[in-house]
Amino acid sequence: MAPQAQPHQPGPVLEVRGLKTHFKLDDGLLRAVDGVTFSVARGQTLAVIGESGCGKSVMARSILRLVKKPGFIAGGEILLHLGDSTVDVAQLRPNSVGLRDVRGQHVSMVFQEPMTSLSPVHTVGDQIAEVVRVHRTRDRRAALEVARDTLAKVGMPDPARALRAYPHELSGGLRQRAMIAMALAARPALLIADEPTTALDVTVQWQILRLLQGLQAELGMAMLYITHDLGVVAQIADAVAVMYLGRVVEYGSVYDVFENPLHPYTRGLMKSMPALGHRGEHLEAIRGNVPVPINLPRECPFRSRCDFAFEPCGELPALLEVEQGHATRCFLHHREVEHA
Ligand SMILES: Nc1ncnc2c1ncn2[C@@H]1O[C@H](COP(=O)(O)OP(=O)(O)OP(=O)(O)O)[C@@H](O)[C@H]1O
Repeated sequence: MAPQAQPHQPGPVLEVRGLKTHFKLDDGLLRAVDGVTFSVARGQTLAVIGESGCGKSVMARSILRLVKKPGFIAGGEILLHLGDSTVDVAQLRPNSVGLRDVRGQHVSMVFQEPMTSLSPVHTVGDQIAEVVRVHRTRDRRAALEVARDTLAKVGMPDPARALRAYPHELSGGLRQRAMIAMALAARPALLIADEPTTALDVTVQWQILRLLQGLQAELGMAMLYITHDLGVVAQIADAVAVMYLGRVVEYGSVYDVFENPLHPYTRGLMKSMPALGHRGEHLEAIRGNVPVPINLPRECPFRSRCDFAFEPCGELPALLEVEQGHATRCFLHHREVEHA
């Protein structure tokens, strides 16, 4: 696919700085996201990878302020750069017009389970048209037309029929397309995708990925794409953030992270995660489990599972750039930086 021409404003559409999202539980404070920093460039795709329980979903939901109590944003900034203005989503009030504008108009989200965002009691057409009416045109007929065009864009075989269908009348793959159509109807600057293809069979997964790439190029939209699948990362991402226990432990271009993974956790993930189309191959699990992030000692969080742990790992490493654009939170590489 031809690369997307860079839109007029260069630079990031989203900058997350030191984001912390915690849950107040009876057992203590659960630090699901604990100081995450990354950015997503305009029109580009950042893939977020990491084992189950590392905080990917909570981080993604925090960007749209969808985390419910006992969860709360404990600190940090979620800077959305929109044309000439910048909004810190972390500072918006829960029911404010500003937050409503961010959701749907500027940032949309698609999930693994389409019924998370589709209502079972309204037709697909009415649901997409409602998004269009809130954000683009008040006219009902015009909104339905935009809805039909959007359904055609996402590859719905019979868009006119899909407009009148209720979500349960569609197959899993078509429901996924309907959810994507709803997410795209407002033409967001950023689409957050939380494993949207995991439940689908491989052929449909590829179709949806191609579709997202095509739409991204056409609309100049950026994507934050959460996945467990390295084949998907290789296919769609420009940059990769590896998350472990609520923090980014490695960040870089997809080429750098795949060719030269720096953090022992990233290397372990590469050996343990399936690549698309290679489901049968032998995979090595990383030893141990992701701990629950309550009352963890202040040391490298991967220390207990790491084959390379040494004395400095009793401290918490910072996320440092060790090559241009390639950062890691690991003392193995920080020593190289210090001695360079
Ligand atoms: N509503 C909640 N209440 C309490 N703890 C929660 C809640 N949601 C998530 N957590 C905890 O926050 C941590 C991060 O969870 P999260 O769902 O973000 O992980 P993930 O990396 O997205 O995993 P997966 O790949 O399975 O979706 C986990 O320890 C999880 O148990």
